[in-house]
Amino acid sequence: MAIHLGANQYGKAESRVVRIYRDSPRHQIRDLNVSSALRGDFEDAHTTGDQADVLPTDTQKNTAFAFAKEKGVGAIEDFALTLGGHFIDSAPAAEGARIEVEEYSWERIPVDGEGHDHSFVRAGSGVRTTVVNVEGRGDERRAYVVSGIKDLVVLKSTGSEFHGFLKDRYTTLPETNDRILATSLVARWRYDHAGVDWDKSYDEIKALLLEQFATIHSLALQQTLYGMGEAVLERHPEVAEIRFSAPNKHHFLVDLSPFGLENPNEVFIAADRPYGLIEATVVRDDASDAGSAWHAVPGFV
Ligand SMILES: O=c1[nH]c(=O)c2[nH]c(=O)[nH]c2[nH]1
Repeated sequence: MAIHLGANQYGKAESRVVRIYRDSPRHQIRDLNVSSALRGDFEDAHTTGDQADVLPTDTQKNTAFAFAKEKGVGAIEDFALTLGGHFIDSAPAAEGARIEVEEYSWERIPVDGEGHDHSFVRAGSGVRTTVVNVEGRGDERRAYVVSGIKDLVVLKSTGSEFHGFLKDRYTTLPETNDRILATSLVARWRYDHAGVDWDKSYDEIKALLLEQFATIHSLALQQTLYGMGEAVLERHPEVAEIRFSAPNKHHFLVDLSPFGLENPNEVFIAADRPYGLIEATVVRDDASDAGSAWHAVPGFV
């Protein structure tokens, strides 16, 4: 029986790197979740057990913490690009490095109208993400950056309709021209090139996604997502494509008639399961080649 090793990668997942900048009494905090994975010619590690080419996952983890001290944490995209390049240079058998970073943001706790110097409260509106793939050495080096946001929980209490859909003998869903629309959005956008002002781009895209969710009169979550993506591509030439994964967090009107009460869209039950799952990509016709940008990014069409 002929058997061979198929696709593989290895690394350290979810190192929780917390960096405090304490050069003055007014501290700053960066709170990251860093995952690294190397791919390349690691055949022997699997088939014979020879680990000569393997840069241990423990070393990969140590490097993330050491770089947080030595180089500091700038934009998560730059941190990931630096780590990825370093791993390829350190492990000759590596052909590609995939670095994923999530950032949890903290706000200063207000005390007497001022943000406190060293006490923070976790900010609740989404987790910033990046997935960076670095390949090749020297002049052959290429890097792909896919950044985004996840756990961005949004709801609109009107301005959402759903009707005109296909019906068959199993259809019971009533048509509606006024419903709650809610989701916990995951959006990931692929940058066309490096050298972007990552923080500015992230802040603007996040604000734009929220503004579009608020102002698009929704005929379906699909149409809302497409409109949000279109707005990002129109206003951000640095973005080649954007992908969404959005659970439709259903809110069902409660029947209060047994209690002699009317319920004109005022009391709902928030169902957690099942949920519709709407996924879509919005892409420029002339988008650059995606290369390995989406390598091992789960949960997207
Ligand atoms: O926005 C929606 N899109 C759907 O495809 C769908 N299907 C469904 O039952 N409700 C909804 N809502």
